[in-house]
Amino acid sequence: MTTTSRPPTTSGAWREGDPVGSRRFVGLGAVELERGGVLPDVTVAYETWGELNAAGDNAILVEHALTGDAHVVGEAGPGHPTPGWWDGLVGPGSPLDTDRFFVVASNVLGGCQGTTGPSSSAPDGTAWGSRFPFVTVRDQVQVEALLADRLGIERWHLVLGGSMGGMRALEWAVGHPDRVDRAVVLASTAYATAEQIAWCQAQLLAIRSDPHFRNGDYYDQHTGPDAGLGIARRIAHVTYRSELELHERFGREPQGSEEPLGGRGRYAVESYLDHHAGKLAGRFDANSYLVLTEAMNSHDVGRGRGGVPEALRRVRADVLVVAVDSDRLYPPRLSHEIAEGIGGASLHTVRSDYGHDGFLIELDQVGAVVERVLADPA
Ligand SMILES: CC(=O)SCCNC(=O)CCNC(=O)[C@H](O)C(C)(C)COP(=O)(O)OP(=O)(O)OC[C@H]1O[C@@H](n2cnc3c(N)ncnc32)[C@H](O)[C@@H]1OP(=O)(O)O
Ligand SMILES: N[C@@H](CCO)C(=O)O
Repeated sequence: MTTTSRPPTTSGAWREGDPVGSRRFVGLGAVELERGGVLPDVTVAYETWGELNAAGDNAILVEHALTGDAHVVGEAGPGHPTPGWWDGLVGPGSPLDTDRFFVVASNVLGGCQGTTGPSSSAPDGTAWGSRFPFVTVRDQVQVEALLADRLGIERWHLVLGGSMGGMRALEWAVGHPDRVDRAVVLASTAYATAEQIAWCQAQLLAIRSDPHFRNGDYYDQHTGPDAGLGIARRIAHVTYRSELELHERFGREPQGSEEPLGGRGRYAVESYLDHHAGKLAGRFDANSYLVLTEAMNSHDVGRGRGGVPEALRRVRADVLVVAVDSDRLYPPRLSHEIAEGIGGASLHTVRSDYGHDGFLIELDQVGAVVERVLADPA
């Protein structure tokens, strides 16, 4: 059985603005795409915390990374709250203080957690699958701008995100300079590099080579391309961590009583990657993984704008660029390039042994820089 989630994006099971769990949904109508074509009936799933003030000037947009979603923090209250991916960062008295700010997070266009993506229903009532169009980071930001319009937010007090979320935060600052007062771009880049595209190629091929992929039209099948998605996650996950962390954590240890030396058993690090592969296949749609990966590959703030330096000169927001010192996927030089290209931008380096995932793990350091940015008048 495929584990692909089928969000209620066009099923009619939701009413605009009404919460479904912690999510709300908004229908944005047809959206024209940068590379051509129109996506009819785009739905966006989002969550909010805090209240928009009367002046409408306290809104903060949190941008998730590749496999994240709108669920930035778990629900408060009794029961078994579903954890969020940046728990501790949003709430009363937290760095993104909901006593002061209206915090918004939405699932990205092409995703699989409620916003229109390849697993959503096309107008003919069947899943888009292979027919889902190519979308870019700019398309994703355009959809977020439409969401902001619908929420009555003219300008963001702050837009922040890491990795793919940092791409969108930067694209907001470049593409909508009059709508962003501050931006924090973590562990990200102004353009996808050759090496990032190269790592992504292996991941795209892993999914497309899975016999259960069926050119992307697998939703009515018993089994989806979970194996291919798992291989993609294994490749990606190694790039998200550091060599030192993997060495110190796993070394050459076998997994439990398994015998990796000729007995077909696994090393502990292999078991760890198997675990992350299975976990992602259980919560993420392979087609969304492809669409979002290709969107990340499309990322280049300079495209059609006279190049990256020219594009960065458009930014009017106060920008803090945050590098993770051990990040080998988005190495600090890429953060330096952004900071140098934006007049007056600041640069901060997070100290972490974890590599790229440091922007998700080093919450104290990330929280401190966010507090610093919010303390500064724009
Ligand atoms: C609520 C949610 O699901 S969040 C959903 C949204 N997800 C996202 O936004 C993606 C962002 N998150 C991530 O990418 C990752 O979860 C991260 C970066 C936060 C994980 O970082 P860390 O906290 O360092 O987790 P780490 O990489 O150490 O993995 C821990 C897991 O590996 C497992 N593990 C550790 N060693 C081994 C081993 N030898 N064999 C098998 N499994 C192992 C642990 O049991 C643990 O399992 P669990 O997560 O199911 O409890
Ligand atoms: N671990 C993160 C890394 C991507 O930047 C994710 O899965 O979204």
